[in-house]
Amino acid sequence: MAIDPSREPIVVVDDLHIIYRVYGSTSGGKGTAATAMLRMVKRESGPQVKEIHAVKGVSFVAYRGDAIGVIGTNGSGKSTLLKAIAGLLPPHRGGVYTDGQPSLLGVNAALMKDLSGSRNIILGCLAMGMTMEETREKYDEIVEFAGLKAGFIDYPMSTYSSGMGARLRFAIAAARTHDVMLIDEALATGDAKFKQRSQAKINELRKDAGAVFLVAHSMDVIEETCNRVIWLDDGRMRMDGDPAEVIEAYISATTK
Ligand SMILES: Nc1ncnc2c1ncn2[C@@H]1O[C@H](COP(=O)(O)OP(=O)(O)OP(=O)(O)O)[C@@H](O)[C@H]1O
Repeated sequence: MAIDPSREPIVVVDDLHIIYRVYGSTSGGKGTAATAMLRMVKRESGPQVKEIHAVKGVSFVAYRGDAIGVIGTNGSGKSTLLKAIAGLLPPHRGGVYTDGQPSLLGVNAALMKDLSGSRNIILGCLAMGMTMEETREKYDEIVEFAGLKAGFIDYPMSTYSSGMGARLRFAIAAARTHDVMLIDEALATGDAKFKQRSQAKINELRKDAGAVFLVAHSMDVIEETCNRVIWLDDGRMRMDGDPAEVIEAYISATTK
């Protein structure tokens, strides 16, 4: 794989294969004692292992300052690719090399739904490696950016709508710069005003972050936020390049 010597590589994905193993039985049903019994009666062997090859030999290099949109139809492997870059899924073959710590928005923030929003801000910031002092300094900014309705910051997160939860998670994740920032559909749940603010925030973070990856189904969001787009098709890289070009090719291929 060629690496541009004039730019600083942040993420190198080299012939990456990710395979999920799903345990099931030929008789169907969940893996309960009853299905195990049924299997014995039918003299079937152990549960069948089904393999789902979600990412099939993807290779690319992300450079410092890149904001890469990842597009593709449902089930094409976008979320899987992001999880693999975050180090949450082991490669079956190939590898992912990152310069710095990747943060998958929402997962790394390790929020707990029984705790209030304000407690989760503290928890999330500490989980991202910030000190208590840095957390205190950023607290008001996070609350303001999340822009929840009055009082909600003291309520348990279980009382939040999915959009409110996403706003708070985004606000927490955006409180510090990340070496590699991975955002999965975070902008899909916010309202128009929040989308605008979060796009501006991503652009701001992009200046300091190593690289930003964004999975979204809205092509407008991708086109406005990213300088490069990767199109995944059934786990394979179909195109990697200029947003306008890749999006046009993707739309014409999927609307045929
Ligand atoms: N935890 C899992 N266990 C087994 N198979 C999985 C798991 N997660 C995803 N898959 C499978 O891997 C493939 C890729 O899924 P993935 O979620 O990465 O796609 P996606 O492009 O993000 O889809 P979407 O646009 O619907 O979010 C699909 O065939 C899916 O069924």
